[in-house]
Amino acid sequence: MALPRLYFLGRVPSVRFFSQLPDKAFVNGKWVPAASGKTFPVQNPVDESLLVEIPDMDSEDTKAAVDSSHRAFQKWKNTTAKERSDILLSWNTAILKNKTELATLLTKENGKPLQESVTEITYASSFLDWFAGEARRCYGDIIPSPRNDRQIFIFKQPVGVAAIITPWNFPAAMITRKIGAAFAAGCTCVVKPAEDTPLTALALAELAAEAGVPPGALNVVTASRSNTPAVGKVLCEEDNVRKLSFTGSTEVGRILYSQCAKNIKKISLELGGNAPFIVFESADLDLAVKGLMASKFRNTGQTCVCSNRIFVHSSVHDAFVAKLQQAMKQELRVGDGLQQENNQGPLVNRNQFDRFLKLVQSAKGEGAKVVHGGTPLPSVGPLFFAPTIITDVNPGMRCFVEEQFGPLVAICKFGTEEEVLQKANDCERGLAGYFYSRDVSQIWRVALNLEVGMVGANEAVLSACENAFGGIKQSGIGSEGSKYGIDEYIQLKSFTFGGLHLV
Ligand SMILES: NC(=O)c1ccc[n+]([C@@H]2O[C@H](COP(=O)([O-])OP(=O)(O)OC[C@H]3O[C@@H](n4cnc5c(N)ncnc54)[C@H](O)[C@@H]3O)[C@@H](O)[C@H]2O)c1
Ligand SMILES: O=C[C@H](O)CS(=O)(=O)O
Repeated sequence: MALPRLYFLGRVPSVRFFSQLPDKAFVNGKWVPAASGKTFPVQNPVDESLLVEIPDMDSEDTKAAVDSSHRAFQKWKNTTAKERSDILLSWNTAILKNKTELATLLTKENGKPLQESVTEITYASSFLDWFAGEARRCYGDIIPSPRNDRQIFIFKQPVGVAAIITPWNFPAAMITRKIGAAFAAGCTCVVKPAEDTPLTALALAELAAEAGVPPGALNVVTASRSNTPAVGKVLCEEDNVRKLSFTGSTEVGRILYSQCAKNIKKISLELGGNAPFIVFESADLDLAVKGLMASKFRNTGQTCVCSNRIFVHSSVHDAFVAKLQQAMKQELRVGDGLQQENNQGPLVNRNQFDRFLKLVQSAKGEGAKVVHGGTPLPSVGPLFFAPTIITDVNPGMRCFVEEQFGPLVAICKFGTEEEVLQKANDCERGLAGYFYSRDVSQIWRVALNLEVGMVGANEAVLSACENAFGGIKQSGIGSEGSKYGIDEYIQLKSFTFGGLHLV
């Protein structure tokens, strides 16, 4: 399929990734190779074909990127909030002007359907717009003094260089959700994007430079899965890095958390989820099916806030399953994301595909019943899997214990509110949770008692730049977006101005 034509109102695309895929890392405002000259492949998950080879950077390259950001921080921290706000708005404008190109690049490396990529680019830019405002309202405090010989003030200051490590499932939004807040606070950034999806990060960096982000304020270090631990160790242990913000699996988050202990780095962790989705007997079943379709099949089930454990009251179970199966048959089209008619793409790589296949196979082996789908789709491509429904699931099965990260609806019946709350909360993760009910008192009881960082009643897509995004338990530390996100990049300084004679 020909890529969508680009109409720029006479503007000739100047950004290099329009004419060729990014094939260098971006450090200190320059496109650079790895010092070793080594590269690693970036693939298109539709057919596992090679897109481009990019620098496979190591500790030496990472130290150079940190030093560059530390130098840039000495000037960037003294810019005014208005200046940083204007640059964030310019970057936002540049992203939206190049939305189609960026979305096409994102689909090529991630596999998500083009319309979802366009939605992600818009969502990603919303964080820059949001934090452009937050920058200008990052107020300190005047503390009522206990004595007449002093005044006490609270300043909010940027922590310094922020290391940002991001996952492959939202290659644009996970970066801007962090950098928007970091820039608003006055921090500079070193980004290590996922090895599966580095191209979007590189394209965003070029647009940032176009928008006026100074050299070194945003560096992108690219590394293969084998070199990444060494890169991560530098980012965790370098003294000049004062903040680490990570989005990814709980397992990697645990490693980074311990590595940051060495020099007590400020840390934010957005980790794995295992969201319960509960359908009570009073639920509007059509609304619940609509919510599950949106929540489960976004990014082909590869999001941290996807509904993972579906609990349906026994009295409405069969009706719900029938409605859901009908909706899946009518609405889901599996295939190459660059084909406009498709809305379900491949799993992102061979490892994720094999892990997911084993998860479905284990569910069958443990006694779950496949009601819909249940098999790979090799005729569509090597990493495609049919949207699947399994029932007769019990909470001890692997598909409930583990985060599925694929197009699987695993359904378990329940009888009472007390029972389902106990089962839903019996989980080490606590990111998002959703439920459908028309009993007002039940809505309040369940919303207040579900052990998650984000809960939706009669709604299953909660993410927005205005909303606080974060998990509890082993789903993370801190919040992103919202009025809370900037605090992750701020340190408070109290200033006592003494020797005064105020009366
Ligand atoms: N909570 C959230 O907001 C959120 C968002 C997206 C993904 N996730 C979670 O991430 C997982 C899937 O994403 P993934 O496969 O990219 O996760 P991942 O943890 O394997 O990788 C995430 C990032 O960490 C890097 N990384 C891996 N090992 C590292 C190490 N030792 N040191 C430094 N960096 C390292 C990867 O290269 C990648 O850039 C799922 O569990 C999903 O729930 C959570
Ligand atoms: O996959 C995790 C993302 O944080 C989901 S969202 O884009 O923020 O909804």
